[in-house]
Amino acid sequence: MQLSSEASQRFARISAHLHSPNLQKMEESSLLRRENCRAKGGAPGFKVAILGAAGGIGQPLAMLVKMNPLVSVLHLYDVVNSPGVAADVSHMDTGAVVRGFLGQPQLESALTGMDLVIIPAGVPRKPGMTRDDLFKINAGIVRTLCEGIAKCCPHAIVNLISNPVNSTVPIAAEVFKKAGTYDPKRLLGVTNLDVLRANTFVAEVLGIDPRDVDVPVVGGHSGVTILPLLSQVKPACTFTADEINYLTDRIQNGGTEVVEAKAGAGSATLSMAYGAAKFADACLRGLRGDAGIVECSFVASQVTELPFFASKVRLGRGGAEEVFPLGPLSEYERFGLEKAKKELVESIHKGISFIRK
Ligand SMILES: NC(=O)C1=CN([C@@H]2O[C@H](COP(=O)(O)OP(=O)(O)OC[C@H]3O[C@@H](n4cnc5c(N)ncnc54)[C@H](O)[C@@H]3O)[C@@H](O)[C@H]2O)C=CC1
Ligand SMILES: O=C([O-])CC(=O)C(=O)O
Repeated sequence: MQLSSEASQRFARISAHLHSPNLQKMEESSLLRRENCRAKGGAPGFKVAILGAAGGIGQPLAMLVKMNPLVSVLHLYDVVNSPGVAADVSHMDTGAVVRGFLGQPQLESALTGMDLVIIPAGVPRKPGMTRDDLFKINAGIVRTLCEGIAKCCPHAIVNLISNPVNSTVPIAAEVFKKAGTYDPKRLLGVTNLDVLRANTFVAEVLGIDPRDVDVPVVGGHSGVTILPLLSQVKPACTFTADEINYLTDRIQNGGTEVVEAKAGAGSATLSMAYGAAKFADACLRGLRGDAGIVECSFVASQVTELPFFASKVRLGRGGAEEVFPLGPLSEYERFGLEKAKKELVESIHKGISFIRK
């Protein structure tokens, strides 16, 4: 092949550069390290931490949050295996910069500067257990993690997944009150898996696409405290008494259905990761200032006489900026509400006194 004289001069210059002793030395010693790369993770976006990131929920949730274009930094914290999960997720070619943090000594670094903290840390149920049976272990885990949040990112929005949610949210609130950082709007119990299940099961009964269905689910996140409002389903529809009994029972026991099917290998992880990722995205869009974002969540509430209750909330820059009332209930739902409140009051009290005692 013939080169023009200009091209051959350029080729000679490049060739000389490539064979220069300096470049050869650099190649041999591989001086460039990741920490010296030019990327500093300073892209616009939100900083999100997942605590319990190596678990059954934490891992798929880490993957889904890494795919969210609103996220610029993703911190993955756990007491085991988080460096591996972080290395794995960090190779996805999406915008968020991923860092792993392992064990209590790294909790503060994991939390500092975060806008949103998602907590799926703690033990899951096995067949025969109630969510309340998890209280003994998970209450202490949630307390420690929330103490870290109060210290390192007191203004972060907190999405609390760890069970029993009906008690862990009151625990978190008490920890934040003690630290003087409590903002009720910023503490949200994640109950939207109940909504996803309700949408799915109702769609199955009606023979329509679940994406077209919206079922408000209020109360709490355990057994009879999970109260689907089938009289308020969108699109507007009616159910037979049989269908109402079937749907209410299936939605209230959706978690147990998964626990039994997994036969000792844990509880819902993939559907929960999907739900938590959707909920986190809604919180981030709220933080960004998007209008009209409404989700069900277990929050500080004046909708009933109880201090915490799950209902529809409007998400905004401050978190749950508006808590919506329940709206008109059927007689069946009014009866269900009384049952839900009876159990909820005990669970809330248990959480509060765990910190106050
Ligand atoms: N709110 C909801 O709708 C749902 C809640 N859950 C709850 O989520 C929790 C987690 O479930 P899975 O991920 O399936 O459990 P898992 O056992 O697979 O994972 C939990 C992770 O938490 C970590 N962990 C334990 N102590 C920790 C600490 N002090 N700090 C940080 N991480 C810690 C563990 O090392 C583990 O990686 C359970 O309590 C479960 O009941 C599960 C499904 C739905
Ligand atoms: O049932 C469980 O233990 C986990 C959970 O909260 C759910 O799947 O709704």
